[in-house]
Amino acid sequence: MSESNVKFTRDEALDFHSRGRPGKIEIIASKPMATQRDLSLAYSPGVAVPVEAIAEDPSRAYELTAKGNLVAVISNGTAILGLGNLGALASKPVMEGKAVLFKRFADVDSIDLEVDTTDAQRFIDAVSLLGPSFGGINLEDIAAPECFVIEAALKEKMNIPVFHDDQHGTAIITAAGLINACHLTGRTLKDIRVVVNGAGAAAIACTELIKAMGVPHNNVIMCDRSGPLYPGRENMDQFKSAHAVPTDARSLAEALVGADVFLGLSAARAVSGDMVKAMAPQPIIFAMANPDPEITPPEAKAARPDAIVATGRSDYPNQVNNVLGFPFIFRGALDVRATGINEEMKIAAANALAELAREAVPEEVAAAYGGMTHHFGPDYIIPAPFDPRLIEIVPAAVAKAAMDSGVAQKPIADMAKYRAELRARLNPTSSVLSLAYEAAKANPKRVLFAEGEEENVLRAAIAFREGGYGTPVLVGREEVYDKLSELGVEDPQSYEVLNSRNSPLVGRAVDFIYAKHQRHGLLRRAAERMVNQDRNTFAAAMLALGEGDAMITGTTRPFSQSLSQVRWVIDDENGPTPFGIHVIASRGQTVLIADTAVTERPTAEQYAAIAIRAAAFARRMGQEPRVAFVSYTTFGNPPGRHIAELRDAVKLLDTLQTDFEYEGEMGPDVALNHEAQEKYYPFSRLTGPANILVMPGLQSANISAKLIKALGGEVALGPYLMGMSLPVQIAPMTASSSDLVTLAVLASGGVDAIRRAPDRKG
Ligand SMILES: NC(=O)C1=CN([C@@H]2O[C@H](COP(=O)(O)OP(=O)(O)OC[C@H]3O[C@@H](n4cnc5c(N)ncnc54)[C@H](OP(=O)(O)O)[C@@H]3O)[C@@H](O)[C@H]2O)C=CC1
Ligand SMILES: CC(=O)C(=O)O
Ligand SMILES: [Mg+2]
Repeated sequence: MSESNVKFTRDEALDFHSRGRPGKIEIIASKPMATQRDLSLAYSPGVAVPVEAIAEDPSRAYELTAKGNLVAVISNGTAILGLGNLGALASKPVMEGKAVLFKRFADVDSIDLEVDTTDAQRFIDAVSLLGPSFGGINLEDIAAPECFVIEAALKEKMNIPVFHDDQHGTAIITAAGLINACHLTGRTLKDIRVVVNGAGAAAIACTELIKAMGVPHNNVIMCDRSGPLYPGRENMDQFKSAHAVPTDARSLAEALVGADVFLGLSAARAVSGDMVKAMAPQPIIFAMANPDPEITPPEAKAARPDAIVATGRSDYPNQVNNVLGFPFIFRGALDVRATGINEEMKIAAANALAELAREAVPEEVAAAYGGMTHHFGPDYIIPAPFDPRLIEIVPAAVAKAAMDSGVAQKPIADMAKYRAELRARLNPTSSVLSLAYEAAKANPKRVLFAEGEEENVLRAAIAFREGGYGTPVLVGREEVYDKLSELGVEDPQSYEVLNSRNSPLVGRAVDFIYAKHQRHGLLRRAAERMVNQDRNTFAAAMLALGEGDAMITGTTRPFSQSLSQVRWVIDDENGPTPFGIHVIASRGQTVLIADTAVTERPTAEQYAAIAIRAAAFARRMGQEPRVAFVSYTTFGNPPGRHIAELRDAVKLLDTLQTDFEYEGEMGPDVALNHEAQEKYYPFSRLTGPANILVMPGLQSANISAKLIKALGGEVALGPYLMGMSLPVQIAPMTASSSDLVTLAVLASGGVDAIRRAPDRKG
């Protein structure tokens, strides 16, 4: 197990919070506030109209205000992490943090509210009046036993979900981790002996949930600061007494002798190495106190190398932290307008998380955690919060459970559509691409991964196969199998691997290349060498010979080099020169940019051909194409060089039978702004903002795409290569495994697109 691998000083933590705008949160208007008209709509007098509409029908607040996507994170600061009662104001950094995590992980808008009282009734009175403002209430870091009374009263009084996350969020994640730790160590919940340290909000809720899931009451010893809870002990309130069990143990150390599981929800350093030494073989140790666990993983592992260890922190393996739950649980609850978050929804979330951890892991997750290898095992029993699949899987499970248990006021009619919307929520490109993904699933193809020895290529191949998008064929040597097992694949031999040194197909590949180039000076021996030694040549020959339907390469050499190797084997399509498209997605808008990959200065014919093909590509992704030929000039003003080809391309398209809108030349400010088009250039034929920008040359296209990605942090996928006679995609060397999966999906969709490609028109 690795040491904690995120290190920072106290100064760095203070600097992080104080730098620039103090704190971690700001509010951004979701409507334009630019003009007098905007203001009169947003505020008086326009705002009176929604006011009256809501007064007449309160449910309209969900469509006319932010309520339905807004959650308050509310605390009085009586149990801030494991730091104790430090007051409402001091809890604000945690509550701000939680609010931004809601946004980051599940696109739930959230605001922190710190309520300055330790009196439960005053707290209840303050919060219970806030119902109109929010779609849900997340109570946080409120100490037991007041938290139980507060939550029960607010649930009773309010008709929106009220959820004390330290109780139920923690319980859900703990249950998910425990299910998997038991799975790995061959235990069942009904047989395990558990010691819980802490008898507060988190500890009691975790214990109740695992008991509801099958752990027998008498198998759980709960301890507080005074040690184990047993019938007749002093200093127990009703919430603690409910978990008192007969036991001779009078200390945590005694309770731990022979125990299978330790759940720590207490305070830093409450457990020693000697204590865990006495636990059963392969002990399960969840030391979840924050910010410092009851025992650190290195200490626990030193005492018990056979242990499965989890903490609440992101810098050790196995982060059992409620951040894995609350964003996604509220997402699901808000989306069905649930009246509450009930046991069924909690158990659905726990099972969804547990199941997800057992599936193969995408590369973003490894990247977000410093390249640590993740696959189901003792160091990976729970998904990591950066796992991009969480946003789809957990809310959908919660929403379904809400519907099945009758608390959904707005049930979801089409679950598949909802899941696609969830996927798109954090990544607008994925909504555009979801059609391509669905199409690939419906018609899976064999995709040759030319660089089958590369780790991120293998991750992509695994995800491609497990996603049901098709069959990966890996070009590489025998060691590919070992690498697959290192990545957690249980049956590596089930993957198809083509070795360019000893595959029975090598002879056919050599024949093919030799036949193609013998009259251009190529000797047979040279063809053999190329096939044996160059994976792109071999893979491209395999594609040409029908051994795969599509091919993907690019991560080990510059784009232009891969492209020329591939074009040496595979012909250009009988049409335009190949070209590249970047897909840029930003705040709900998706724009294609071309040619970002091949021709430095296209001719008018090439520009027109690029427009035609790019429009077809946009259609395939469900977009109605609107092409703008862009420049620094707009309709001849100012006059400039190098715009004649763009203007000629427009004229050329005018002479052809096209089925899409195009216009130009124009600046990108006009191209992307329909109001400006109407106002200043009423003759423009575009009926909306352009969604395809054909750029004046490779320089501007390529630079724009890369600049947008680098500066804006927008999603920029590409280049997607068009114009080859067979579906080949060349990824940029910087591609992540998710980018590769998307390109593979697009490439396999390209199989059919190429078969029915439009005739050359430009
Ligand atoms: N990983 C995660 O996601 C989460 C972790 N937590 C962590 O759980 C801990 C408790 O939080 P919460 O339940 O909200 O707080 P509470 O104040 O409600 O409960 C704290 C409990 O811990 C007990 N306790 C404190 N110190 C010790 C000790 N040295 N030995 C035994 N018991 C001790 C207290 O005992 P007594 O009753 O005798 O005072 C009390 O029962 C915190 O460290 C928090 O960070 C909480 C939520 C989520
Ligand atoms: C994670 C969390 O909520 C806590 O430690 O209190
Ligand atoms: Mg908390």
